[in-house]
Amino acid sequence: MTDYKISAKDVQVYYGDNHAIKDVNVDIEDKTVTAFIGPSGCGKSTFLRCLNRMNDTIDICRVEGDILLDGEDIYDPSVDPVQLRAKVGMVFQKPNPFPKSIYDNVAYGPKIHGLARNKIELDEIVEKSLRKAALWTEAKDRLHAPGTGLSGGQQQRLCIARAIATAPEVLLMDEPCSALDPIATAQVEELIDELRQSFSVVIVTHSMQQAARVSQKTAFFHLGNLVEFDETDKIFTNPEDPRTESYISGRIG
Ligand SMILES: Nc1ncnc2c1ncn2[C@@H]1O[C@H](COP(=O)(O)OP(=O)(O)OP(=O)(O)O)[C@@H](O)[C@H]1O
Repeated sequence: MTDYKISAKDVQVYYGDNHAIKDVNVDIEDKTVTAFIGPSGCGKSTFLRCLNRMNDTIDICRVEGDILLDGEDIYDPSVDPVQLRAKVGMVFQKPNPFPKSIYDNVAYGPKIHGLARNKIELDEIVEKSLRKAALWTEAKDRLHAPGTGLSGGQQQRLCIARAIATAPEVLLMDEPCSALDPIATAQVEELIDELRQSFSVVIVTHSMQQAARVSQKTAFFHLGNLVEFDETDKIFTNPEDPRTESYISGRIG
């Protein structure tokens, strides 16, 4: 067993000839929020997608190196990517609820993964997930209304409820607040802080203020390289690398 939830070792990612991620090594801690920051195109989302094999769905994408979840290689042929994505959930930039009811959006994962033995258990999972996602009060009287009828911020919290309904060990978030207004953003940020009591969260963000507010660890990427990875406070107040310093002070990016 390792002490880390996820360990990435010598990871390379190619899109055809484009070497998008170069030799990245990083250890992600349990019950911690880790932020990935860096200029547009530096590979943050590409690397995030390696952590639950979402890049498998992109034909020209090739991933090399090792990514271990609790010491087990997630790219081992014996690993079922669908099972993996229940353990390593993902929330995307644009809220993307299924065209189903609020209830069914959240119940879908637990149903296909057999996490509830009966309707009562399923109801409990749905309620617990909506409560954890801070959506229960707003949704409890309209559980059978379409998820797409919610506001943008509510839809994003529904997507978070859907992701946590399968009891993940890690939650990946790819710019989860970029389509949200400041109030909805503050709600999601508060939620992220609560979620880390239960599991580790990895968030890609363009907002350095957001990274500083929500994360304990920050990784700075530049041109496909992981330039610096450290305590968030250290990255923002006393970075080691001049490229990090330039980015956080607004000189590159
Ligand atoms: N689906 C794809 N097919 C081909 N190339 C891709 C794909 N996704 C990303 N890339 C390339 O990989 C590199 C890294 O892109 P990526 O989206 O990971 O960066 P990013 O740091 O997340 O950028 P942004 O902040 O703009 O979202 C870029 O050169 C990009 O063009």
